[in-house]
Amino acid sequence: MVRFYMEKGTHKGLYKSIQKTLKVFQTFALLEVVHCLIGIVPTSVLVAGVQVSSRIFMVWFVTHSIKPIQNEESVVLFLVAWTVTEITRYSFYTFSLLDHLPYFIKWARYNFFIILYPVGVAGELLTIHAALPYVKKTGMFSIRLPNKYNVSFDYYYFLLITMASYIPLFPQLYFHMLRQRRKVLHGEVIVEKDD
Ligand SMILES: CCCCCCCCCCCCC[C@@H](O)CC(=O)SCCNC(=O)CCNC(=O)[C@H](O)C(C)(C)COP(=O)(O)OP(=O)(O)OC[C@H]1O[C@@H](n2cnc3c(N)ncnc32)[C@H](O)[C@@H]1OP(=O)(O)O
Repeated sequence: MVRFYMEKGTHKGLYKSIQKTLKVFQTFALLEVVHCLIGIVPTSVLVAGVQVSSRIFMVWFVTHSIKPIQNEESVVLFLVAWTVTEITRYSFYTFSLLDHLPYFIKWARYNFFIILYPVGVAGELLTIHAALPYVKKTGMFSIRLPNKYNVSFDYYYFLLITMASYIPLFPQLYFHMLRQRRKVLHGEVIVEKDD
């Protein structure tokens, strides 16, 4: 992403140049939920599930499907937040497994999110918001009555509900990470309700 920006001097076209890598790695992140379900990592299934499903939704059902929004600045916002987070997170896992965890990586893993989570969420919400007029105009992914199954679905309202669902769900993730931070960096003993 940095190389793209240095070479082109604009964010326009960035999404197109990184989309394959983004789709592959974010889709594989579903394995994180599987790992929790089968118990090979001790992470809460609920926390991992919300985290991964919101990213999958953004990648496939918003950014991939709605081409006119791919050059929005808000897309860069969440791409940067996700990328910095995952570089730090997977470095943390790798060094932990090697039993040689540099303090800076541990510190970064449990501090960067304080800024990156709100930045990522802002990017995601602004991107969905930018998609709304297009979705309303085209009626994409919507099912109108009458039809032989007698069901209707409006993707425009679904997106509005998804945006609203960030209000109860995002604080759950953010406070979970704040608790993890207190546990890992300050050694506090925390009892998780959903474990
Ligand atoms: C259908 C439409 C759905 C729409 C839903 C809409 C609602 C969405 C609201 C939520 C919005 C989220 C938006 C989000 O996408 C925005 C961003 O991400 S912005 C960028 C900032 N983000 C972050 O900082 C993310 C932070 N999140 C995480 O770190 C994790 O994802 C989390 C699931 C929260 C888990 O963290 P936690 O610290 O609880 O557990 P870990 O899994 O990291 O660690 C537990 C122990 O397991 C070891 N572990 C885990 N995985 C591995 C691995 N792959 N390899 C090796 N070891 C692993 C880890 O080391 C820990 O071990 P130990 O306890 O011994 O230290």
